[in-house]
Amino acid sequence: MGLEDALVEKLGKTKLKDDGSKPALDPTDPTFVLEPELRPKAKHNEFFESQNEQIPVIDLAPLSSNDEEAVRKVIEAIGNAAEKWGFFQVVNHGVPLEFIESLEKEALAFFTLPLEEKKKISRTFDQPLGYYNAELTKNHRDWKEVFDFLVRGSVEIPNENNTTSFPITSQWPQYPPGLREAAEAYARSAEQLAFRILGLLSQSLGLPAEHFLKYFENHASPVRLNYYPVCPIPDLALGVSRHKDTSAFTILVQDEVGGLQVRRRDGQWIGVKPSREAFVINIGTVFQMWSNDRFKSIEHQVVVNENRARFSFPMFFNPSTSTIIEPVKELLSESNPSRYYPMDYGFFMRKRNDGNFKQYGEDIQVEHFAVNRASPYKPV
Ligand SMILES: O=C(O)CCC(=O)C(=O)O
Ligand SMILES: [Fe+2]
Repeated sequence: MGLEDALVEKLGKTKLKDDGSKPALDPTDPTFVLEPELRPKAKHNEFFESQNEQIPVIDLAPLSSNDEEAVRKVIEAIGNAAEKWGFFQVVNHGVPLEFIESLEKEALAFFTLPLEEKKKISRTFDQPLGYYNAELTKNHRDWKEVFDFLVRGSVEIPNENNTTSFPITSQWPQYPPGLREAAEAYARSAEQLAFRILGLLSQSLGLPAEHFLKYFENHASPVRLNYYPVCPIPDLALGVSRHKDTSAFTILVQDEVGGLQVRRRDGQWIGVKPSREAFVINIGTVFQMWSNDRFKSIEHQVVVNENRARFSFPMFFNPSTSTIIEPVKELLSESNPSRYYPMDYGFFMRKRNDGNFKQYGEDIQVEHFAVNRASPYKPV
């Protein structure tokens, strides 16, 4: 059965909105329909019950104590989770629940505006911040709407050919008027958590907590408001297709609906149980390279459903765009030689972002910088 036939069979005579307004996501658009091997295998609310089939939950409370042994254990648990899973959850993280709830309220008011209103702050090829409803993850269209803004308001990014750079800045909607304040309060608090996690990840590699700080003085981190509306074809489409994040690491809060799934080493997709108390942390491309593959950036995807819309708010904690990423010298040895060519982070980010707009074929990946690749991407 072809992709379009699958869609017709599933939707049957489902009536689309008949009030004349255009939906932000149209379920009859065949670009949402994934090839059978890429479709979700488990529903958004299916989880494994046993503890060792869940990504680890790590309590950060001991970090506020003077108990050195307890702090050492937290660092060790984070290192083990980053190595084994590339994903973990943290509780007692210090980001107030009121900030998250207030942002959810404002985000709902924004995403339920008419499409024409949201499109007033559409992102473009050269200004990649703002509203978007047609993202391609690895060339597949996602069943989601997003609003992106920068934690630090503005950053420099290279032009398409990497010959010069220019600033990109956040764009804020006129409605709802409270979105900006709620979003900035959330971002400031989540940024503090991100800096704590950065120190802990460094320490778990045996480096000083401050080792990576210099790369984050002008960090290029966006917060993304992901809105996944109810979807009439949840077994044919995904909210986000399988991908790895290009950040150093990502910190994310989700509501109680569920849908994030992580691909375990044996290939099994594991649902991340939503928790109001937890942030999900996952390793991105940058820490995979810095750690010379000790930490792994793991594939994940988002499953949508027919009954409830879902929110998630990731902060992609990105180093500054002027950073050259390569394995940390102190971690290398004769038996652990560098596995990567240096990578110009600003250019890498730019290329990945461009891939959301144009079908370039294969997206640029960390593997393109691997030393042992048959035909490596041209190193910087
Ligand atoms: O919605 C989620 O839980 C994950 C979203 C995600 O992976 C992303 O935006 O990169
Ligand atoms: Fe992601």
